Amino acid sequence: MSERTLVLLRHGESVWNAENLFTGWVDVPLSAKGEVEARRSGELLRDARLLPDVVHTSVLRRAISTANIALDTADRHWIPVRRDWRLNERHYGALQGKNKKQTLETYGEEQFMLWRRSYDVPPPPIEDGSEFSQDGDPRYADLGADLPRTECLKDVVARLLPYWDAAIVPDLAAGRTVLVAAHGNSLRALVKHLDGVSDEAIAKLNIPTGIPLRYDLDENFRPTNPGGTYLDPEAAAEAIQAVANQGR
Ligand SMILES: O=C(O)[C@@H](CO)OP(=O)(O)O
Repeated sequence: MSERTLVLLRHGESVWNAENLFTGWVDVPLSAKGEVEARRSGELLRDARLLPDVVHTSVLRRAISTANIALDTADRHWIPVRRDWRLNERHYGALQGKNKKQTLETYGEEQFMLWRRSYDVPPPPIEDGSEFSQDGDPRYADLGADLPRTECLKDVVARLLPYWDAAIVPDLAAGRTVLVAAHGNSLRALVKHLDGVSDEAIAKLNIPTGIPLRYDLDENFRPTNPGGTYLDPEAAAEAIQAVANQGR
């Protein structure tokens, strides 16, 4: 094992993933299948003897529950936990709560993919006070006027990197095996940074739910295994395709 081992884990399927709804910062729970995926990810960690010393999660329950279930399965339920909104899913703006298939049909393939996967085009902002808005949510009280109303992936990179530098890198530098339990798009932002993926190429990169992705990092916190290594590569390949095809 390298001295700097990072494990990325996208939460298991959520109830809104199952219903094909844009989720973003809406705090939905795991589906029954998502719980099974989380358990399986813990088995993969345990079987690979890849045992986290510390876990970082977003402040959304699908990532928190996934980490809890996975760590419990791997007998690492006792490790220190750090949580931060900067690991949250991308804020999906006014698309939060909307059906992906209907959105594709209404706006067409090009606009749908711009909103979903372009680097710098955010969806329209969500209205304060609307059903799926986070204004007034106490967990974001400290953000004040900086609370996002929508985000593109570029915005996610900008808010995630300060946390990477200030909180995750120090854990890695101390020789800890670090688990980051987060989301499809916040992990895409992190992978973009780690692997130096271009703004264009990141549009094609999808992260599957519930399969640990291991990175071994050099002294500059750059991967010695570019692209990382999925603990179950076959399941990952299949699940990546399923994410890419959402909306169809
Ligand atoms: O709805 C969302 O928040 C994300 C992740 O589930 O969806 P997408 O993969 O379409 O960016």
